[in-house]
This record gives sequence, structure tokens and C-alpha cells, in this order.
Amino acid sequence: MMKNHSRLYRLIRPMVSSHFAGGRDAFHGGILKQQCYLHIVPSRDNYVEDTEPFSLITPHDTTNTWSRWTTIERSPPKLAPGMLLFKNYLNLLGQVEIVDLCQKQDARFCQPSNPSGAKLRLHMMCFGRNWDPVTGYTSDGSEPPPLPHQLISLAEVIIKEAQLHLDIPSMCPDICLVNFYRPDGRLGLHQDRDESSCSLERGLPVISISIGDTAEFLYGHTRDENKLDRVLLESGDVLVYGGNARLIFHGVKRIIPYTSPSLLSRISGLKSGRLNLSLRQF
Ligand SMILES: O=C(O)CCC(=O)C(=O)O
Ligand SMILES: [Fe+2]
Repeated sequence: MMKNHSRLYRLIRPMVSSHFAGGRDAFHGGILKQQCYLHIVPSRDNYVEDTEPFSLITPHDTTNTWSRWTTIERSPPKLAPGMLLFKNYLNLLGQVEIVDLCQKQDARFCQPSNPSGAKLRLHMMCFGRNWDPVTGYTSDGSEPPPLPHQLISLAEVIIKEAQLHLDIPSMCPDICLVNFYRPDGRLGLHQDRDESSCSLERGLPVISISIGDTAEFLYGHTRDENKLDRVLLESGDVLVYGGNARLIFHGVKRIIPYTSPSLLSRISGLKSGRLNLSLRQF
């Protein structure tokens, strides 16, 4: 039995200090017997003084508070010139953070109507400026909550990353439209053209973040639905469209129920459906 034990020890390279290798137990100062050589004897030299306080977690990029919550894809798919999709960009904790940011605000979600008076099949709230499908950005006195600084810094990181792949100008958002689609929600084909003419002419990009159930998203440079392209936007995906794609037609054809990550609703409490944030610069 004892023999087996000493064989086993020999398979593992002992951590020895230079003192120890010389046959001396540095901790006790005595000469070691040959058989003790294979045992690990604590030595002061085995403890390296940390210059930094010990930390259980690996240090993260302090210049980017989102670095722990995002994963950057090396070659994200380009959907069209000026349009890029970062698949699964926000991890689960990042998605929960966004739900919390939206839920914390005083602004109530409302169900706006389109110019014909029909209710849109979504609930909406805004950060920065209020938007209405009939009047565009309104200044009717009701103050929307300011755009949370976390979303501004997230946009900064996303734009920098997108510029590695797309020829688009920088953008610092001052508006965020937040849409929530129930499982039967949708959004008709449209262009995002209520921002300032300067913003549109320069092709300042829109960042669109998807959380919750998957959406079937249509897009293209035509109003003809049969000629549009289609992509599935899943929880955590981030779409960027600017430059040549700034005025691209797009819409949400349908929500695919029960496709949201189950942990997302358990952790954040997000209802069944899809949350979409679109960050823009007026
Ligand atoms: O929900 C989406 O993915 C699109 C939202 C959108 O196009 C908009 O709010 O203008
Ligand atoms: Fe839009």
C-alpha cells in the first residue's frame, strides 16, 4: 500500500524551491531525508508576494464597462452595404442589464397609433426625446427620461467595432426608442427618417438591439415585400445600419414565440415577447 503511494507521488512534479532542490528544507532549515524529496514541504519561497491585492476574477477592461457583457465576433455578417449584424453580441447578463435599465425608468410604455388611427402592434417608450408615428419627434412638454449613460457607452463600443467592417460615420446617441412586441406583435415596413436632415444626410448609423423572442426582420431598398431580404434577430443580437443603408426599408414581420432564452425571463422577469432598443442621434 505504502509502495503504491510513493509511486503515485513520483508521477507529479513536486513544487520545490531552489533550497529544497538542494536537499535542504528551507522552512525548517534541516537536511531532508531522500524519501521526503517527493513530498511538498511548505517553503517561504513558494509564496510569491503579490504586488497587486489578490483578486478572484480576471481583470477586465476598465475603459469599457460592457466588456464583461459582450462578445465580439471577428467577422460579423454584412447584410447590405452599410448594414452589419453582430450575432449574440450581448451575453445573458448584458441582456438582463438592458431590461433592468428600461424597467427602472418612470416613463410608461404606451401603444401609439399610426396616421390612419390604427394602434401599432407594439408598446413603446423613449429615452432622450419623445417620438410619435404621426408627428415624429414631439416637444409636447412631457419630458422623457434622459438616455442612460450606460447606453451611450454601449453605443460607443458598438460603433467602434462596426467601423472595423463598415464605412460608416461615428454617432453619439441622444435618443433611444424602446419597443416591446408581444408574441403577436409586428411593425410595418418603414424608413427611419424622423431624425434631423443633417443626421440623415451624413448617414449617422442606427444601433438596434434585440432582446427576448426572435423576430423575423425584413429589409431592403424597396417597398416591395417580395423583394426584401429576411433575417432572424435573436436575443442579444445587435444590428447596425448607417451610411448607404441609413434609409433602408425595414420592418418586423412576426415574432417567433417561446424563442427567448429561458434564463432571461427567470433572471430579469421579462415577459413573453421581444424588446428592441434603437439608438439614434437626432
Ligand atoms: O424592432 C425592430 O427590430 C425594429 C424597430 C424599428 O425599426 C424602429 O423602431 O424604427
Ligand atoms: Fe425603424
